[in-house]
Amino acid sequence: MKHSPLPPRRPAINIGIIGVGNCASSLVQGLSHYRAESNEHFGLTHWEIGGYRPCDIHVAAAWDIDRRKVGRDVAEAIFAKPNCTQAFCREVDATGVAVEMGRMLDGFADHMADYPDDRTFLPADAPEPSKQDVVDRLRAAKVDVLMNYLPVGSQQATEFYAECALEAGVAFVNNIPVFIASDPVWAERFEAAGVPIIGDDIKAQLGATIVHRVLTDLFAKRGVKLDRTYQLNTGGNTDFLNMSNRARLKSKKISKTEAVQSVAESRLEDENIHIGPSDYVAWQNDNKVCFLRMEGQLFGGVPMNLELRLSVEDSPNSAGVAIDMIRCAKLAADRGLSGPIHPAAAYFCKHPPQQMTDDRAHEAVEAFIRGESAVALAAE
Ligand SMILES: O=P(O)(O)OC[C@H]1O[C@@H](O)[C@H](O)[C@@H](O)[C@@H]1O
Repeated sequence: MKHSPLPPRRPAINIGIIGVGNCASSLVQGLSHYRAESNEHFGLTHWEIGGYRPCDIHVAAAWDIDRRKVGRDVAEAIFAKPNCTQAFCREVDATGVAVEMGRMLDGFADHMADYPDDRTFLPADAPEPSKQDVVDRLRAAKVDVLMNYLPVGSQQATEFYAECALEAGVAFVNNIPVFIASDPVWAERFEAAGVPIIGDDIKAQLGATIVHRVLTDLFAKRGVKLDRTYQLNTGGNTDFLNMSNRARLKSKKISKTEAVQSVAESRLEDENIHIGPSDYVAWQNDNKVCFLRMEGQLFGGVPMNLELRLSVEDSPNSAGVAIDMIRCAKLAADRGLSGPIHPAAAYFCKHPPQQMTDDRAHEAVEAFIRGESAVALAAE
């Protein structure tokens, strides 16, 4: 990756983390990995965004509900069970920030109690914070960007922390498929409060969704009629264990399915598109395997089909995008922008308020970074 001369250095970005699970672990490891200037910079889409480098991002506050994490420095908590993602950077310096007890609400699934301790969460025996406690902490720690990493299906818990971000005036990045940025009422509340939000549901760096979308777009561009498709995903992390409770999956399925439908030449009937987290396979740990099939018709209506298997470590794949979302959220706050940051949401998320093709979203987010967001959106 080539480096262009840096604009003048900017102050640090303080982040707050809700949920010190695998995705947070990869992000925090990545901050250490890329802090060393001598390290190779591959694995990043941007070394610098608006003057912010990865080394400008600092963890200033964190919440979790597991007794193996609460009270420990974030640098240690990220390696505690049930986290199981690859440790690609073991040497993480102490952050000086202890994980605090968070609010439980619906932030965990009951069925997880049936699994062995190293697979599931163990609730900490500590008082849960009030909204005012979290707001005070966000202010005292001077948090700029709050990262939501709660488990899929945490509707009430996400709303609780979104309220805290609004009240404290802290930019919110919603990595999970609970609809906040893409909900017009919430979007309007962020707009009115002068607070930026990027969401919903992070689209991994080279994950199932981006691959499925790009191929769907390719079918359309090459005049191939897409008749049927599925995307099956298996994994063995707590995300997959949590999602084996199908009741928690409603918005996840909508988010992943809409991400593909929105780039199809014509919408597929529900019965012809099946996308979802499919199974929990314990020994896979944080390895996520996606099986993709697309059936279509070529010239003359002659049938074709494509099958693809994608294998990734899920959490670094998420962190490679999160590290840009944080910097775009801070850039938006620096520029006094509020409400959903559309180019960033469309590029980085599966369920943004405004869908764009990934090519278009890429142009729009680069324009946003250069400070041309109004132009980019006007061109839509
Ligand atoms: O691979 P996809 O479809 O982009 O989805 C990736 C992300 O989806 C999120 O919903 C998961 O919580 C993340 O762990 C994951 O990285």
